[in-house]
Amino acid sequence: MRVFFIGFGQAGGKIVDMFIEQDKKAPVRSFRGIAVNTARTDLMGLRNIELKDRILIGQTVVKGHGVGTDNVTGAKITADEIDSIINTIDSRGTHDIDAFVVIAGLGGGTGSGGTPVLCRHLKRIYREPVYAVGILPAPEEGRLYSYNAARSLSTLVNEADNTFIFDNSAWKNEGESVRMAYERLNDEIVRRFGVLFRAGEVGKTGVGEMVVDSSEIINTLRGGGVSSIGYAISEKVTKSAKQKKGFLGGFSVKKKDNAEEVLTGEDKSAKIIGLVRRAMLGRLTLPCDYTTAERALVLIAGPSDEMDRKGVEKSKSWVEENIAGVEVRGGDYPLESSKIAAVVVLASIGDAPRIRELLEIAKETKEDVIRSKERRVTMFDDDSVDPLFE
Ligand SMILES: Nc1nc2c(ncn2[C@@H]2O[C@H](COP(=O)(O)OP(=O)(O)OP(=O)(O)O)[C@@H](O)[C@H]2O)c(=O)[nH]1
Repeated sequence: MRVFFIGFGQAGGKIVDMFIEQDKKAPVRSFRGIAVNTARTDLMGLRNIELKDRILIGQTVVKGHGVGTDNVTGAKITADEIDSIINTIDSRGTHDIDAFVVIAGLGGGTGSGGTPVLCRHLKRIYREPVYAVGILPAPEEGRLYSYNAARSLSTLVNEADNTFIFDNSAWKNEGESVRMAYERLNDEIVRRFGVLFRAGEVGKTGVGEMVVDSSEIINTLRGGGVSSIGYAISEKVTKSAKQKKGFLGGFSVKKKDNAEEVLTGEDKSAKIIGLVRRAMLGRLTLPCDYTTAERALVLIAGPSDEMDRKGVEKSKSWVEENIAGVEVRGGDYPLESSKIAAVVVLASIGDAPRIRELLEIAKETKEDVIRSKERRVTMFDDDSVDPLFE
């Protein structure tokens, strides 16, 4: 799938920068990416997105210093400067892309406010689907972040064709601050979505046993709403690709042994089914009740001689038995790697506790703000002293 990424705000920009870095190492280039921000220093810190693809907005309002967690201002600046953002996107070329993906932290100001606005305009202008990847704040970041995220997400689900969620709080370790975990979390995001968004692109390793093309991804996501992704990776399965770092390389699975595991027939299928189960039952990008998913997509990527049609078919049936809907698509694609990766997209989820919690916090926050405004008394309420002028 050829993707045009837009990183909105600090988190979005950093993550798109990593996608571009990953793409530079891939056998075929599938990604294009730009970053949009109200903070100059955030844009300057990027390493892989070209300078001309970093757009600073809101200069006259916030002078390059960011919107300070005010997502209403983030939305307003984006709406006011939408033409210059769209012009930049246009000038980078959109004729050969399959989808837009806008990425942002939903708890802040710029990305949280700007993403729903940008998605609305992209959908209005282009025929390609527009997806969002929204990062949820951890509770420890405070009520303002939760409030922002709930408002942004409630708007975003109506503007994007589908919204993938990554929940920071589900991924940071006990005792670790969210800030300390960013690098690791971003790595997790880029690895999962990299396997998904690269599906259907043919590299020199050839085509898979059961090819998944971008239309299958698009059809899986057609229902809208929010989606979550599961992922699992095998131990090393081949010697041949072992020396090369490869696309899935660098992943810190336990080193087992150096012996080549030659899998045949049932073994190959069993390995794939096992991986898919681990992907779906393990930690999802958004922890949720997977039985409420309307659609799913099962993707297997790895060395071509490990791809197995029967394994994919059986995995799809297993996923279908476990989700609410009946539409389960899937396939595989070969990668120059010594490991097999499985990605399960659980699309249009009906229930996720963390989102319910965020919506509840937002409701309470709104009520508290109204109450505190009503109760507010100041030392200067007394009008017995005349002001200098009215
Ligand atoms: N996973 C992840 N989350 C991040 C990262 N940076 C920030 N966040 C989260 O994103 C939210 C804040 O969004 P930012 O992207 O920093 O904010 P912004 O869009 O630049 O908006 P302002 O700074 O308010 O102008 C918070 O919930 C952070 O925890 C990152 O590198 N990775």
